[in-house]
Amino acid sequence: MNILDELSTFEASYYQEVEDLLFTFGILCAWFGLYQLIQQQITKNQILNIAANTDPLTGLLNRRSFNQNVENSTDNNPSAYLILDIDHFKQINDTYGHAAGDYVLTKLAKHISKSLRKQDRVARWGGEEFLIELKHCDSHTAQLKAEQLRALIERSDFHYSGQYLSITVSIGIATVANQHLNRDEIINLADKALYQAKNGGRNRVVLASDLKQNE
Ligand SMILES: Nc1nc2c(ncn2[C@@H]2O[C@H](COP(=O)(O)OP(=O)(O)OP(=O)(O)O)[C@@H](O)[C@H]2O)c(=O)[nH]1
Repeated sequence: MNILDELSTFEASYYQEVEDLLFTFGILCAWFGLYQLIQQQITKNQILNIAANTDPLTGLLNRRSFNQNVENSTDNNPSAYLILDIDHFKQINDTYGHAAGDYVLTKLAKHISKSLRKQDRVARWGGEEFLIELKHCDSHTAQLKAEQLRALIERSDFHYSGQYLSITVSIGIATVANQHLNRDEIINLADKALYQAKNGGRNRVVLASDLKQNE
């Protein structure tokens, strides 16, 4: 074999190696692209899932996801349910504007979340209403916790655009223990207790077992 033949053999094997390398590189790029696409899809699904389950203003669970969470729960230990409602919230909106009302809702949500244990849950139940589930909690402890939360909110600073906003809440409580009722009926009882807290002058806690007859 002369030098020219040797060169041409070397060139051919060189090009073959380059071609093989490019082919392998192409396959790697394709796999990486596919991986990226799957990751993006997973992230997109996660974002959609969070958006569907979360109240956009406060970041708390929304009513639908709270119900799902409870329905999925296999825990049969007694829980206490608290419905917390801001007093005269319409006045806050009317006096300081809707953005001030939104600020109060957001700050209140943070106060509630911070005061709960890891196993407890809170959801934005309605406009200015929050539902709290205290796990493994008897009525006496639930009453103490609700009273602490009420007092904390009463003494908290709510400042908006240089204005001091006086915020209080009313809380109705019902507990699962000793009640042969389903969860919706328990929450309904908590709602009745809240109604009485409002009627009793607001800024107070009422336990469902303390409800007056026929109320
Ligand atoms: N800023 C703001 N206001 C809201 C939101 N959702 C509901 N609201 C307002 O909450 C107010 C609720 O008013 P009411 O049901 O009359 O209750 P309240 O004024 O708090 O009176 P009591 O509950 O009886 O003490 C209404 O003015 C609603 O417009 C929200 O996301 N942001």
